Amino acid sequence: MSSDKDRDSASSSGPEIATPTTSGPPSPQLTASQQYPAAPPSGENHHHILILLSLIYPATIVLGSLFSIISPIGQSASYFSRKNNIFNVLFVKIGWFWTTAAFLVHIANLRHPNATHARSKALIRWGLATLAWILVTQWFFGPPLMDRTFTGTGGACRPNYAVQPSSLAIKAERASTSAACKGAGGKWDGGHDLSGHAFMLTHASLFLWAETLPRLVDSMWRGTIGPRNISPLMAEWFGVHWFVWGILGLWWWMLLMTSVYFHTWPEKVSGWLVALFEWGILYAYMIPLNPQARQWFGTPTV
Ligand SMILES: CCCCCCCCCCCCCCCC(=O)SCCNC(=O)CCNC(=O)[C@H](O)C(C)(C)COP(=O)(O)OP(=O)(O)OC[C@H]1O[C@@H](n2cnc3c(N)ncnc32)[C@H](O)[C@@H]1OP(=O)(O)O
Repeated sequence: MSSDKDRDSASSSGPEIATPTTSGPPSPQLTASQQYPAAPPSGENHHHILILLSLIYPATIVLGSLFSIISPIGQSASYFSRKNNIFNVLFVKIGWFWTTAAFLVHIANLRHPNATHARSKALIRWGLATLAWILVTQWFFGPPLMDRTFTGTGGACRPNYAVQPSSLAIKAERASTSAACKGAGGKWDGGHDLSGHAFMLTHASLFLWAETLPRLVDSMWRGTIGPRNISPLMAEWFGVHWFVWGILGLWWWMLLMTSVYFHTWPEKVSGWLVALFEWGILYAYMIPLNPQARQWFGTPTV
C-alpha cells in the first residue's frame, strides 16, 4: 500500500478538489514512462461512465426476475435460494460493514497530492451514504423507512396464537419493525415489503463505483502505456482494487440472486429506486453540476 503522508505534509496547500478531475501533478512515485501520455479522462467522462454503470442494476433486476419466470432453474430451489447461504449471512447481512471496509482500503491508498483533504471529503460523502442506509434500513425516528412503508401500506406483524406462547404473540402483535416481528416469531405480512437487499446492494454498489471510478479509470489509462508497466499495474490492481472489485462483484451476484429467488417485482423495483435517491442527488447531480456542492463534499479522486 502506498502512502501519501509525506507528500501531504510537503504540500498541505495542494489544490482543492473542487472540480471533477483525475488529473493533478504526476505522482512522484511514478517513473516518467508511467506518467500520462496525454490528458487522462476528464471528470465529465467519469460522470457519463458512472451513469452508464448505474444501468447495470435495473438491468440485473429485470434479468433475474425474467429468469425466475422463464427458466425452470429459477423456479427450483438452489443454494442461493436459501436465506442461510454463506454469502448472505457473512456478507450481505453485514453489507454496509464490507462496503465501508472496501471504501476505507480505497481512500487509504489515494495518491492525490493533497490526500488528507481528499480523504476527509470522502469520509463526509461516506457519512451521507451511511445516513441514507441507516434511514432506509435501520432507524428513521423509530422504525426504518422500509418498515414504515410496509406498515403504511397495510402490513403488520401477525402472531400465530396456535403455536406461540401468548406473551410472544402479544409481543409480535405490537412489533413495528420486521426485526422485532421476526424476533417474536410473528409473520411480517400484508404490506409492500420493499426489498432491503435490492436497496442495500444497489446503494452500496453505486457508492463504491462513484468513489472509486476515477482511480479505476486512471489505472486502466496507465495500463495503455506499454508492457513495461504491467508490474506496477498489477501491483495497483492487487494492492488497491481487488477488495473493491470483489465486493462489487459479490454485490452484483447477490442482487441477481435476490432478483431470481426473492420478493415481487414492485418490491425489488422500489428497493432499487430508493437506492438511487442519495446517490442521484450527490453524485449524478450536485457534484458534477454544482460548484458549491463540490466545495462542501469534494469530488471522488485518484
Ligand atoms: C476526519 C474524520 C475521521 C473519522 C474517522 C472515521 C473512521 C470510520 C471508521 C469506520 C468504521 C467502520 C464502521 C462501519 C460501520 C458499519 O457499517 S457496521 C454495520 C454493519 N451492519 C450492516 O452492514 C447491516 C447491513 N444489513 C442490512 O442493512 C439489512 O440486513 C439488509 C441488507 C437491508 C437486508 O434486510 P432484510 O431484513 O434481510 O430484508 P430483505 O432484503 O427485504 O429480505 C427479506 C428476506 O429475504 C432474504 N433474502 C433476500 N435476498 C436474499 C438473497 N440474495 N440471499 C438470501 N436471502 C435473501 C433475506 O435474508 C430476508 O430473510 P429474513 O432475514 O427476513 O428471514
